[in-house]
Amino acid sequence: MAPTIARALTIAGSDSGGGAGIQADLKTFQELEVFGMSALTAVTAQNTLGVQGIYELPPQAVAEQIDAVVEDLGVDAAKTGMIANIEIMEVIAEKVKAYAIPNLVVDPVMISKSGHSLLNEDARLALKRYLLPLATVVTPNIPEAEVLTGLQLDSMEARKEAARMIIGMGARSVVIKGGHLPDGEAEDLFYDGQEFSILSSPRFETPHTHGTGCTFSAAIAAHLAKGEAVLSAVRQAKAFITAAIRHPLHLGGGHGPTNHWAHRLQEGKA
Ligand SMILES: Nc1ncnc2c1ncn2[C@@H]1O[C@H](COP(=O)(O)OP(=O)(O)OP(=O)(O)O)[C@@H](O)[C@H]1O
Ligand SMILES: Cc1ncc(CO)c(N)n1
Repeated sequence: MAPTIARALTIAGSDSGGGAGIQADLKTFQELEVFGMSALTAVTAQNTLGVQGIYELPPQAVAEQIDAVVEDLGVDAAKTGMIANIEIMEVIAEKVKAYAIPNLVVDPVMISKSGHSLLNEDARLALKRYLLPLATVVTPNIPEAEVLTGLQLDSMEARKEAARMIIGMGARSVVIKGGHLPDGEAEDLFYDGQEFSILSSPRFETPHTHGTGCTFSAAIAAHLAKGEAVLSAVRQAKAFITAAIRHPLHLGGGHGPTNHWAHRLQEGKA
């Protein structure tokens, strides 16, 4: 009998620089031995220095890509990344519901590391209406969680309140990522409506953090595709992204990409 292989779909934008977006997601799926598929929402001309161009795809093109993969290959888990406008967001929500995609990781991407907006103002608000209620887990960084909740997240108590509010918006669980904290450990806060868990790692002083959020959410999707429980998937994704940041590749003149195969290096010996 043929071996069963877990299948994951990324619905996101292309990063020509290979560090974030669809490219980061597919590299992560491959490293975690999950079969990766993609539905592109936009093409960006981008490198470690910035975003030079954004070309949004027609919503119908996004719909057809999702139809094509779900109807033939099957999807055990999906993740969303850059979704530039409301029309594309509506199509994605419709398809996730119609196909009852079993696990959905929503990475509410808003701004690139280089400071460029990747979705318009209306789409930021629409995330709450269309995608959060469908999310198995939503993974905002601190500025994104501030936009979603309207709170200023300068303390753990405030982050816990934001997590409660995000569960109130319909997501089944949330990770508020700590990459943007001013100092201390890189501390992520997980909440599933019942219990809080803090996932901590050392904070590395490095400019090479382009695509950390994409890689992290793709790793969660990969582990969910394999049938793991949400908190276990998030813990393993945290270990994966920590190794990826710990062993930089030193590519490009700006915020370089993380190292997707770093988990294969022995920690501390590379
Ligand atoms: N300097 C760092 N050292 C260690 N871990 C980090 C560092 N920066 C981010 N992380 C971790 O990486 C993961 C992604 O968090 P981050 O807040 O950077 O996401 P993001 O801002 O959405 O990323 P991006 O927009 O570049 O894709 C989290 O688990 C976070 O704790
Ligand atoms: C295409 C794309 N998606 C997401 C991000 C966020 O890092 C990015 N920089 N580019």
